[in-house]
Amino acid sequence: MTRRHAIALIPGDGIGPEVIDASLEVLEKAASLHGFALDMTRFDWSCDRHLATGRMMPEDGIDQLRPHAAILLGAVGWPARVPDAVSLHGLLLPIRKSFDQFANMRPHRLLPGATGPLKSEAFDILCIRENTEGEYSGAGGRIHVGTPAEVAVETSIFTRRGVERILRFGFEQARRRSGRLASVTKSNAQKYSMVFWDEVTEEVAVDYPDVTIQRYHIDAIAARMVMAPETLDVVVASNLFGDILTDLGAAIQGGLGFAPSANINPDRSQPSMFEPVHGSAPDIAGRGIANPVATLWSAALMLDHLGEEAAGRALLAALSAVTAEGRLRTPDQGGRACTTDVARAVADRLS
Ligand SMILES: NC(=O)c1ccc[n+]([C@@H]2O[C@H](COP(=O)([O-])OP(=O)(O)OC[C@H]3O[C@@H](n4cnc5c(N)ncnc54)[C@H](O)[C@@H]3O)[C@@H](O)[C@H]2O)c1
Ligand SMILES: O=C(O)[C@H](O)[C@@H](O)C(=O)O
Ligand SMILES: [K+]
Ligand SMILES: [Mn+2]
Repeated sequence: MTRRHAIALIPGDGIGPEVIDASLEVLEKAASLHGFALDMTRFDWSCDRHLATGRMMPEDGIDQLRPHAAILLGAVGWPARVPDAVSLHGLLLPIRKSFDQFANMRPHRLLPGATGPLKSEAFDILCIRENTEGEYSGAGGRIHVGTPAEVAVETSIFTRRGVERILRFGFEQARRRSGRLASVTKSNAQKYSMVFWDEVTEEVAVDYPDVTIQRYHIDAIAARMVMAPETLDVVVASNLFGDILTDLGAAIQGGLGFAPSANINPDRSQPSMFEPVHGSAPDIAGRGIANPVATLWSAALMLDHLGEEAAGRALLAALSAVTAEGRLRTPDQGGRACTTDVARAVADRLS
């Protein structure tokens, strides 16, 4: 009997559908070569849908996604038509939170042939971003709106459960890699939440005597990622700090068109979600020139998560072969190839 995996596709907005569509051919080929089937269900949840129905996704959207083994998402947001705060809180963030995808894993390394702005090629960092609380909790409010007395409050929420589990996840990853874990805070200025984060780090560290903890403030580690990236390996950060650091990591690995991500529900009780780090890129959308590498790499992470590691490895190898060859580059890489050219070349390389 063929192994089958149910995949929910959420192409989303802007270049989201372009990079997702380009990836499908590659995924289908990987599946057929490796003896499994992907049952894809496409959901048109997006800003267009919001304009038509008043919602980014239906009221029972989360329930519709739940039966799937994984979600593959493009990008969400079209700020000219729907405010970003509405699109993000109406689709992406509810998925991450409802499915308790608390570990957002964002590997940053230079694929063969890819060049970033740094002189050194030694760049291999795994950023683990807390994905369900912190600065993204959505707790706050505004009063006296539009008057001189207006007040806006937005509270970051850090729970012991939330902080402890992301740190444990970080320690586990560090154990599998170099044995070094960098914890990102701002505990000089944020004297409640980040001091708490540091204390929980101390507590959890007791269970990982084999892992060396490095502590950095967010500003200092941002500079370090550029100046001395080889001193970093696994990096664990809060939701917002991780968001910012991973666009920096993406830039160093060659640009946003290269950076993949996996929103993981570690106990596997609910679906995990795979998506490029980048957004909908309104400035280049509609022209078929988005770099599909980040999405293809995210798809490879999805195959690994589904237990199809051989296919995941083959996809990453095919992707690396295409970037190494360097013949097909999208305009963000100084080339003239289109999204589908690159994806087709990756599919051709699969074996
Ligand atoms: N996870 C997500 O879905 C996600 C992530 C980031 C931003 N967004 C949303 O996307 C919209 C645009 O946000 P933004 O402009 O701040 O960030 P963005 O990541 O969409 O774009 C930033 C820059 O990177 C370029 N870029 C991004 N991906 C690329 C690719 N694959 N190939 C070539 N170039 C690429 C864009 O052209 C742009 O110049 C907003 O609505 C935002 O809220 C969504
Ligand atoms: O999480 C966010 O802030 C946005 O969706 C996006 O910037 C991301 O990194 O996924
Ligand atoms: K995305
Ligand atoms: Mn981001």
